[in-house]
Amino acid sequence: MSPRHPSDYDESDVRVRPGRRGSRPRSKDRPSHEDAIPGFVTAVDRGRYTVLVGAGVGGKKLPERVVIAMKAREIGRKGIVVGDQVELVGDTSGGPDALARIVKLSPRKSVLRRTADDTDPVERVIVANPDQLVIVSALANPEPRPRLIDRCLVAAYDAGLDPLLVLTKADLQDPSDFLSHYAPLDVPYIVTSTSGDGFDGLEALQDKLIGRVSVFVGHSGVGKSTLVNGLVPEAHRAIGNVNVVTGRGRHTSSSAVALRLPGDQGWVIDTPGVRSFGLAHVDLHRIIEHFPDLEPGTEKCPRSCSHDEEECALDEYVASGQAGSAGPSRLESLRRLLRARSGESD
Ligand SMILES: Nc1nc2c(ncn2[C@@H]2O[C@H](COP(=O)(O)OP(=O)(O)OP(=O)(O)O)[C@@H](O)[C@H]2O)c(=O)[nH]1
Ligand SMILES: [Zn+2]
Repeated sequence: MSPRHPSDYDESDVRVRPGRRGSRPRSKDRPSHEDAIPGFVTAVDRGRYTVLVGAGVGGKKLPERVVIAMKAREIGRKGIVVGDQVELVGDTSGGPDALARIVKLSPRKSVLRRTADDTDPVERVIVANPDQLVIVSALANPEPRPRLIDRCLVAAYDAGLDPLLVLTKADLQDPSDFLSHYAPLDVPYIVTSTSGDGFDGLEALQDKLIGRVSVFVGHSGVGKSTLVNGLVPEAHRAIGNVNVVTGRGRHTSSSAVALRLPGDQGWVIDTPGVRSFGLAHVDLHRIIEHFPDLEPGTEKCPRSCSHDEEECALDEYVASGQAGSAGPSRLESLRRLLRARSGESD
């Protein structure tokens, strides 16, 4: 796992500022830190955070409700994203016009990041505290994009998340060819298909999500919304704007949203369809570690091999078949990624 960025682990230990002149009584709208209640951020929309408060969140026993909140000044410029555990003060009643304030952001145990492209210095945390990255790809219509999948795998390994491949539309295309490509990687996978009213593979997918926070990523059109609606029927992902699971928080397709699985079995975090998955934040020298099928082949590389040079031992390793039938395309994928990260065009 790559080293964490210090900013992720800043304990935003927000204290109420003492009154400037001695013992000014605390005003009502500035409660002490002890009054803060824990919550889980399920959606973010233009500076308004939808936060689930109550049962099962943070261990305190409170009636469960959805609270809309804004960031308190103390939080500063620190970003708060879906999946964050926070503490709230102010009007946490969850009433129609209630607005609470987030005064504390808890340290994150994991983060999924993405950059706009591979050289972009601005990295974006898309989701906090996920356990699993669910990479959704259609087997056909649209065609699978192995390089995008490889990038998502790198992002998952780099963030310390368990990857899960979900291959949709198996009614259109047999999955065996595609699966042989990923066989040497031992990535767990689920194959799904819809037909009439039926949804094959959905139960197997549900089993993989139990008790976990799973982020779904995929190219537009792969059937991600169809999956999410199958898993969380109240989500109505493709149909309406108002989300009955997260309450009234309006979610647009431009940001992630956390949806609770029926029976409180876990969380699905749906993200907008991606075209690319920028990896500027991944240490260039560690990218090879995220290709576990190829890494053993680097033993014979010259010292400090870039793995994109003539002397690189990977060509021979792959040619000898030791990386399996997908070896050549995986090596191409690795090298394209290395070049893109070095600023050369992909
Ligand atoms: N044949 C077939 N079509 C499917 C399957 N799953 C979804 N589709 C269709 O694929 C199309 C895209 O599905 P969506 O669920 O909207 O895909 P998405 O990934 O959410 O796409 P965006 O909303 O653009 O991000 C729809 O017409 C679905 O009906 C499947 O298993 N088999
Ligand atoms: Zn090499």
